[in-house]
Amino acid sequence: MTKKKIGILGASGYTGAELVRLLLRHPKVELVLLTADRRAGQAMGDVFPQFAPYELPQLVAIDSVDWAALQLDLVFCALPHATTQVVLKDLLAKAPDTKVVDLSADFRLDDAAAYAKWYGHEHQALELQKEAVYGLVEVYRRDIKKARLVANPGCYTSCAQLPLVPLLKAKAIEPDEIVIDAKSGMTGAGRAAKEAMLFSEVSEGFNAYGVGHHRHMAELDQEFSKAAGKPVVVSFTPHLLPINRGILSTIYVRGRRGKTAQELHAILVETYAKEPFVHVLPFGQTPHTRHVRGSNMTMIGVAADRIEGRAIIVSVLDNLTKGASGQAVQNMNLMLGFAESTGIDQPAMFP
Ligand SMILES: NC(=O)C1=CN([C@@H]2O[C@H](COP(=O)(O)OP(=O)(O)OC[C@H]3O[C@@H](n4cnc5c(N)ncnc54)[C@H](OP(=O)(O)O)[C@@H]3O)[C@@H](O)[C@H]2O)C=CC1
Ligand SMILES: CC(=O)N[C@@H](CCC(=O)OP(=O)(O)O)C(=O)O
Repeated sequence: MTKKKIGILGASGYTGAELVRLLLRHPKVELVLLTADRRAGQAMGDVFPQFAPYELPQLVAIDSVDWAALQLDLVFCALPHATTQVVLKDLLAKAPDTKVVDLSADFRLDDAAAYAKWYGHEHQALELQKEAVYGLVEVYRRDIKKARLVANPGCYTSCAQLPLVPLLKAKAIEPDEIVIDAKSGMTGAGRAAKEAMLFSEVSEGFNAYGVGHHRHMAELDQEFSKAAGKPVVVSFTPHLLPINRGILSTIYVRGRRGKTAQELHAILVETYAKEPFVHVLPFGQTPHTRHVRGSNMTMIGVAADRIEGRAIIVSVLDNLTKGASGQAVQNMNLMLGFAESTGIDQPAMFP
C-alpha cells in the first residue's frame, strides 16, 4: 500500500517534535513536509539532535509551500492559536481535499461569540470553525472518522473531560459542583523562550496562574454542557509544575441522588473497559504522572472523600502525547481508516 503523505506545520516546536517522534514509527505514513518559523531553512536534526539519525525533510517556511501542488493527504497543524486560523483558511482553499488535525485552540469552540470573548478578537475563519469536529476520540469517534478538519482538544481539558464526561452523561454527578485543580509540566507552555520559564525561576517552586479566568474554561464549559444537557460553569485552576511532561488533575465532585464514589468508579470502569488509551485504576488507587510519561495513556483513579456524598478523582496524562500529539495521531488513524492504536501504543517511559 502506498504510504499517506503527511505534513507537520510547526515541526520545530514541542508538539511538532512529538509528532515526528511518533510518526517515524508509524508504518502507514511518510513525512513529506515539515515547517518552522524562526528555524526555517534548518535541518530537523540540527534543531533536535535526537532526529539526526533519521532521514527527514528540511524545515521550510509556510509561505514557501505550494499546497495545490503538494496534495498532502493530511496535515497536522501545531502552530500558535490565531496564526493557525489564517494559515488553515489559505491551505484548505488551495487544497480542499487535504485533511487537517489542528492542535491549537482555534477550532475547539463552536460559538463565534464565545471565541471572541475568550480570545479577544473575531475569528478569521468562521466557516471552518463551523465545520470542525471536536477531536476527543473517546467521545466523538464516529464524527471524527468522517471529518476533514478535526480540532484536537486541549491538554488540560482532555485530562478533565475523560473522567467527567461519562459521569455527566450518566447524570451521576452534580454539574454545578465540579472543582478541577490541575497541574501541568512546563512543556505545556511551548518552546518559545520566556523568562518566567527559566529553570532558575521555575524549579523548586510552584504556582497557580490564570486563576478565575484561564481560557480553557470555555472549552470545558462547552463540552460539559453538551454532556450534561444543560449549561455548566466549571471551576478550574491551572498550576505550573516544575517537571517537563505531564498533567495531574485532582477533581472534586458530588454524587447525584446518593451516588457513591464506588458507583462513580463503576461507571468509569464500564465506560472505558474497551478503550485502548484510558485506564481506570482499582477503587481507591490514584495515578502518578510517571505512569503515563511518553505514552498515549490516560490513567484515572477514584476515591471516596471524607465528606459524605463527595468523591475525589485523580486523572493523569502526558500533555505532549495524549494531551496533544498522541491524541492527534489517534485522530489521524481514524480519519485515514487505520487501526486506531497504530504508532501510538508504546507504554510509558519509567522512571
Ligand atoms: N505544548 C503542549 O503541551 C500543548 C500545546 N497545544 C497547542 O499546540 C500548538 C503548538 O504548541 P507547542 O508545540 O507547544 O508550541 P511551540 O511554541 O513549542 O511551537 C510552535 C511552532 O510554531 C512555529 N511558529 C510560531 N509562530 C509562527 C508563525 N507566526 N508562523 C509560522 N510558524 C510559527 C514555531 O516555529 P519556530 O520555532 O521555528 O519559530 C514552532 O514550530 C499551540 O497552539 C498550543 O496551544 C495543545 C495541547 C498541548
Ligand atoms: C503550562 C502552560 O502554560 N500550559 C498552557 C496550556 C497548554 C496549551 O497550549 O494547550 P492548548 O492548546 O489547549 O491551549 C496554558 O496554560 O496556556
